[in-house]
Amino acid sequence: MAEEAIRTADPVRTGGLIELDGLERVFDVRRRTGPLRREKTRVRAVDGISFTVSRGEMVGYIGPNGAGKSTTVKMLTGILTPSGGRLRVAGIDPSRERTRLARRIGVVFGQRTTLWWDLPLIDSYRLMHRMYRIPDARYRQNLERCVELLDLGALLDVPVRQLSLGQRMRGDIAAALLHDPEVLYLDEPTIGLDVVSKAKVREFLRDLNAERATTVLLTTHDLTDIEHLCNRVMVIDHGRLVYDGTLTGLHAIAPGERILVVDLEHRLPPIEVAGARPVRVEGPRQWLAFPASASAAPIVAAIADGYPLVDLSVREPDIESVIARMYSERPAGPVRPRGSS
Ligand SMILES: Nc1ncnc2c1ncn2[C@@H]1O[C@H](COP(=O)(O)OP(=O)(O)OP(=O)(O)O)[C@@H](O)[C@H]1O
Repeated sequence: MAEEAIRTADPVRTGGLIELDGLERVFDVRRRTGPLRREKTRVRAVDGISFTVSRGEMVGYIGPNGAGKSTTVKMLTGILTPSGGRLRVAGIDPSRERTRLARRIGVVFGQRTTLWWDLPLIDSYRLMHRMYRIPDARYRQNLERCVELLDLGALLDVPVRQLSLGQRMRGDIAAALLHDPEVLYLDEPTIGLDVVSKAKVREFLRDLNAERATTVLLTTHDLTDIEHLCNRVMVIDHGRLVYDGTLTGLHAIAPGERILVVDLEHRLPPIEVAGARPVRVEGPRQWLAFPASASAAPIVAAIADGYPLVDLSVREPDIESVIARMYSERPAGPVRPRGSS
């Protein structure tokens, strides 16, 4: 579905909307090394990152804790100034023209709100209407659309502090979109949400991208968000880009094991067949792992031949284990870079 959304957006793409070239951010940190001693160390939070995001793309930006994701996003929004490299968002240097850029971008931080805590939701929107000087007609149109698609109607008069996390998140997403930003940065937009709310938020973002070609950079630890929304994923680790490509490509780069889930007529000791190893037994159900690159056919045939088989299915390695493996077997430089886009 993400593919469809991106394809719909294709005609309006006009080239690099977000451009990073050798972007760096170094922090000088003082650490206590003894009762009276402090040592100055340098943390290279972002260590020479280059990529281009085209108009209308939805890109996942992922990596382990401390990889440098937030630091990158802070530079993209102009909150932090880079220590080196070049950065442009919609042709603007974010740290130099932060206010001008603010009219072109929207930001949603899952863990923080941009809404006024004690005011009813609608009052926050009215304040944003003024702050961003959004033309009246456009404000009304965008508000109506967000209220309808994000199901906010019954919440507009409720003070933000009384909203549930999922309701507040939907409120925050609407707030970020009232001024029609071309770029939307989403930091953990589904954190802590229940399954229904997650689905609602994802569906809204897909529609937004398809209809308005809003460019989305999504930072998340929930890889299901990426699977649902992003055709392209960038993996960052220790401040460096270690992968830039499709989700499918990630599987190919870090091949794992596939799992055969076998249902037998009754409980038996672990199945022994060539080419697969038993990993779990639970009553009559057994799990066997085999190399992702190998064919399942001979293993299935051997099991059918020697065991009272009732049912069988093959599970692809899940994206989480693939990425966990990437982090632990980190290559020195970027893997299969996409070149300039
Ligand atoms: N203001 C700061 N001063 C000193 N070091 C910092 C500062 N901000 C970030 N860092 C360091 O930079 C590195 C990257 O941090 P960053 O917050 O960008 O990671 P992240 O990928 O967003 O992590 P997480 O997934 O935990 O949010 C970390 O080592 C962090 O400790």
